[in-house]
Amino acid sequence: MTTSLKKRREQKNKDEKKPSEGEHKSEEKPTLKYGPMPTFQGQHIWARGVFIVGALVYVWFNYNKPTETVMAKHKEIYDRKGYILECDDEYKKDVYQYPGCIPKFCGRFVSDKIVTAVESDALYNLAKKVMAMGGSAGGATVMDLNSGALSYNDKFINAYMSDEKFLSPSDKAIFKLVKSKIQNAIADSFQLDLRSIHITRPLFFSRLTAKDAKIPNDEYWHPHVDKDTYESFHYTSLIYLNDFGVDFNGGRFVFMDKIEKSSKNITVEPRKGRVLIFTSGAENCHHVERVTNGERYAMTVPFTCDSSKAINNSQLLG
Ligand SMILES: O=C(O)CCC(=O)C(=O)O
Ligand SMILES: [Fe+2]
Repeated sequence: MTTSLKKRREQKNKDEKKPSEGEHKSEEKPTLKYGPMPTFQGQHIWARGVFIVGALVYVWFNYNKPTETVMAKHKEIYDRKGYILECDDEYKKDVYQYPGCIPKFCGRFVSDKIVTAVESDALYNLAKKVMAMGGSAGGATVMDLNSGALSYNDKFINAYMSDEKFLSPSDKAIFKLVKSKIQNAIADSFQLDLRSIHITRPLFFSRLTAKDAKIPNDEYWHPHVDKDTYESFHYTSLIYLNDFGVDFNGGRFVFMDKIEKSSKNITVEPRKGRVLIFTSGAENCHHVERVTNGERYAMTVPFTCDSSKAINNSQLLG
């Protein structure tokens, strides 16, 4: 191609790209893809109405939503953190039958300093070994260390009937030590006579998962009061054996407080070795959030004021 021919072509291309004055102006104006938007009479009033209805719907759905406060974060380590509360009347009436076992006040406490890492690991390993002998088809596997009842598909078997002697002398020694430390912490927290509280049943390991429930026992997430669910409980303690946000998600423990008309959730994030202690009356209504993934292991270690409900001679403690 000769140079003059090339130049002429380049000039022609430039001329084609250059818009005329009129064309340039029309390109600056945004053109609507579907033509001009239709308007109608009272459009502004309608828009305002839609906005107000939206705002009302939002307020309606959020009005009764409980506010949330985290009492114990997974990442933090607490020597002892707690709140005192007014005891529920029914609870007070019941506990008044037992001198020495009447709390100075009701309340809830969390501590990461009662159970050591070695002790919580030993209990965690024991829980995993026991659960491997059974397992619910639904989301909650429990093993009652007093009776030996262990979830198995959609029923219970007696784990103590199996050949395996799964409670070693060292497991028993560790549990006795842990139990006595918790008993001291409860007596100290609520200013009780140490000898007036007795370990009671059900004393159990739990493993919670995201599986759907197959039997009512699998529905671990319902709000409840321990004193109503387990008649013998006066003081509840829980030992968490693994970690929220690491071994599982969801599964936080939630106290559900009612203050006049509003609801407040106070949450505890499980942490390996963390102990949660509370009076078992209606002042401590609670639930466990559904686990969304992983397996959550814990141990429920309850105490009663009623010596006839004590289980001091169980397999684990005898
Ligand atoms: O596992 C927990 O954190 C609580 C379980 C519980 O509420 C119960 O056993 O009554
Ligand atoms: Fe409970």
